[in-house]
Amino acid sequence: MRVGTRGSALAVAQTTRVAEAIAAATGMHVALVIVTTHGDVSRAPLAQLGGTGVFVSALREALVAGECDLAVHSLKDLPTGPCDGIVLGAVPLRADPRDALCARDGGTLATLPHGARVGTGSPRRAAQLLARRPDLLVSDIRGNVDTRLARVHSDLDAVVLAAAGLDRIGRGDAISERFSLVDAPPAPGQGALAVEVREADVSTEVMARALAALNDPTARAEAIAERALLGTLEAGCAAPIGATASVSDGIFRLSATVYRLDGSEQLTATAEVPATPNMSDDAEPTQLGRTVAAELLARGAAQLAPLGAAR
Ligand SMILES: NCc1[nH]cc(CCC(=O)O)c1CC(=O)O
Repeated sequence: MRVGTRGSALAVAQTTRVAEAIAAATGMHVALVIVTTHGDVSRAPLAQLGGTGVFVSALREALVAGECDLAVHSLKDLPTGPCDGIVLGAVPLRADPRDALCARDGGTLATLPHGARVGTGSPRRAAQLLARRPDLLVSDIRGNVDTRLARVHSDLDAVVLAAAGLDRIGRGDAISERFSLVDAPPAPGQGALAVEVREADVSTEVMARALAALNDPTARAEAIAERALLGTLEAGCAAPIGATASVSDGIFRLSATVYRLDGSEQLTATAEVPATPNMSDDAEPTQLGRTVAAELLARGAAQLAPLGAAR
């Protein structure tokens, strides 16, 4: 079995773990196929790179062309629309979905000096930072995780990154504060992986065994709900929207917040349903995502933030 991945340290680390799980479940030899994507090569600001999918298209093309049999993506980088011939085969157990502040000398958001410089390429993170600390100077940064961390020791006081990415590459030590899911709801799907396969292969015996071993029904339901929200709002991964779905005590809950880009205003909506065995079917989480999105739109989310749904 050939497993396609981007070539970044983070992508290779996470795909290696998926490949090991497939090998253990199927007894097959598993090889990594490294695919370079437009998002890896371009130096343009992330938010202007054409939004969703810059990290994804080349990998999907390799899957459709038969150059690999599975493709592993960071789920939050996947566009919300369907892709011809490809299905979401599995969502593995989710890593820490929270955002992480990596500040000089162990600083937290509360202890950063007045007017501190904080780097992020994400409009959501910028809005969330400014909502809590309007004095901060937020600057746009790009590059892989190591490049961004290095900025903390040159021209910035801190950067904000996904805790999951830092943990996966063994740089959890750089984190000085993990933001709470309430203060800083993360990007839909953050911390989760998407394992995509060709539709034609999904029920072959060996693929079914691999996907069953990889898939975590709770992670899948959460990710589907958060993505359905994003899709209904017609917002990409660069939109100022945070969302957090959770399954606990028999309740499946989705909460989402839309921000004005400068952080001066925000809108939160929440919905919940009883967690049922049906949750392993994508229909119920999809409905939950649409419900929360509809409430946000009804309350004026499209006037607050640049959403496709506004146009
Ligand atoms: N858009 C970049 C991206 N896509 C996935 C991750 C890593 C975390 C994850 O798996 O969600 C990151 C880096 C970051 O946001 O810091």
